[in-house]
Amino acid sequence: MIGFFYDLKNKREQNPIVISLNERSNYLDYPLYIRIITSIFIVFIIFFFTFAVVSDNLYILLFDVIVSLFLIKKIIYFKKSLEDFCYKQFYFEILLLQFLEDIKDLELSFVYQLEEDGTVLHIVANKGVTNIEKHENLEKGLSSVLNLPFKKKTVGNSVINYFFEIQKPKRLVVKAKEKLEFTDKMDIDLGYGIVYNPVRTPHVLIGGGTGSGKTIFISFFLIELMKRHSTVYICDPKNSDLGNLSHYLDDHVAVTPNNIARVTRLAVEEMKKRYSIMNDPMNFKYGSNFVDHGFNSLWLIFDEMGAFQASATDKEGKKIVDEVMSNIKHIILLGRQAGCFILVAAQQMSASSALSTDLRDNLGLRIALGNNSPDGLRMIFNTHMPASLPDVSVKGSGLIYVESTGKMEAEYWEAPFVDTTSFNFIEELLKYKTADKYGLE
Ligand SMILES: Nc1ncnc2c1ncn2[C@@H]1O[C@H](COP(=O)(O)OP(=O)(O)OP(=O)(O)O)[C@@H](O)[C@H]1O
Repeated sequence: MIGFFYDLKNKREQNPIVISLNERSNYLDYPLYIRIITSIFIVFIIFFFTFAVVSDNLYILLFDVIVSLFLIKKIIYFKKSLEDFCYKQFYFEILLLQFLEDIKDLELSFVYQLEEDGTVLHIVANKGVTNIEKHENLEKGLSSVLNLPFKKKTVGNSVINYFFEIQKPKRLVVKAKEKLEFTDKMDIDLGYGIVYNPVRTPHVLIGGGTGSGKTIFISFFLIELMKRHSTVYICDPKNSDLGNLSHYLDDHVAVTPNNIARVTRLAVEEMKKRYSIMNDPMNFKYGSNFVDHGFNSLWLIFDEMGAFQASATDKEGKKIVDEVMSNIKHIILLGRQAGCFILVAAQQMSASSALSTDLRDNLGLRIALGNNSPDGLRMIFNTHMPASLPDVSVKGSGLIYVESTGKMEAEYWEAPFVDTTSFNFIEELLKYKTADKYGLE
């Protein structure tokens, strides 16, 4: 029994912890051992008490009662500490073994590894044995037994990796604030532990069907840009929600093909102007970017790019589309250092889109909101497509991938929650626009 507790202590020091059904007793028998230890104590107290009664001496009896009460308190504490040690320290191991025990005909020698880093529990099932299919689709069962949200699964040559979230990341909640929140920081908090910085990973791609939350997210993003004194141009060929911003952002909003061509041209001209200033020998600083030269960021937000491309029916229309797509290509490939960025949103990314896979891969932040077909997701994430797709029934949820963060796959994310009944987007926009115009901070 002592060996059992000693083994457990040693196991705790292992990371990852390796378990198999072969050693089920190492984990699952702890309640039995705790019962045996407490029973020994209780027998001892009874014996002690009986001795006091038989001795017929009031002082011994009194002494006995005091010692017994003290011992009972100690036993309760000892039992609780042991339970905590075994159950709390090995909570996931015990639940996993109990779960595996219920799977019929599982080989006893099949080895599982558990590793946790405070936010993610990583369970590795080692392949290379018979009946491997029994271990391949355990995400739902494990998620319900461990009571942890399933994050992702990867299947390698010899292992199956299951990842569960230990701490559910927090969704950002957007609230109107009394005080303006102008900032010089380029980092934009997107909630769920994701921070986006356009200087590190320029440009944004958002895909998602109707009602998936694109407009709400773009509106949130626009306010974040206003907080950073950005110059924003908006192209909305469908003249929907964003197009209506022309009442507030004047000629920075374009809905007709000619106007869309005009604003993309303005963005490219500004980018070229910045480069000529930055590369002027008088101003040249090696390795510098737009921030070092005192420029703000410039964003071109292009909603429904697919609709715009499809709108070109005649020769003149096609010429305009070609010019716009060429401007966009310029911004994607050259914009970063000059601080000229683009956000492209589309209901569907089609393979025939002028935004080729190569160009799409240059968009550093990629988001797919709501339900998307596997083909649609592949268009957005390409090689970063996750092996299994999470449930995205929460409004404004989907998948996100930020380039250069070391992560291999897109992951589940909930866009900042905007309570449209209390957060007036237009009011916020005007607050920042007016303050920016009059230099109020
Ligand atoms: N981040 C969010 N926070 C709160 N509610 C959201 C969020 N995202 C989506 N919703 C809810 O979903 C509805 C549809 O969102 P939204 O209008 O942004 O979708 P969309 O993708 O722009 O659709 P469409 O292409 O038809 O305009 C919103 O009115 C809102 O009720």
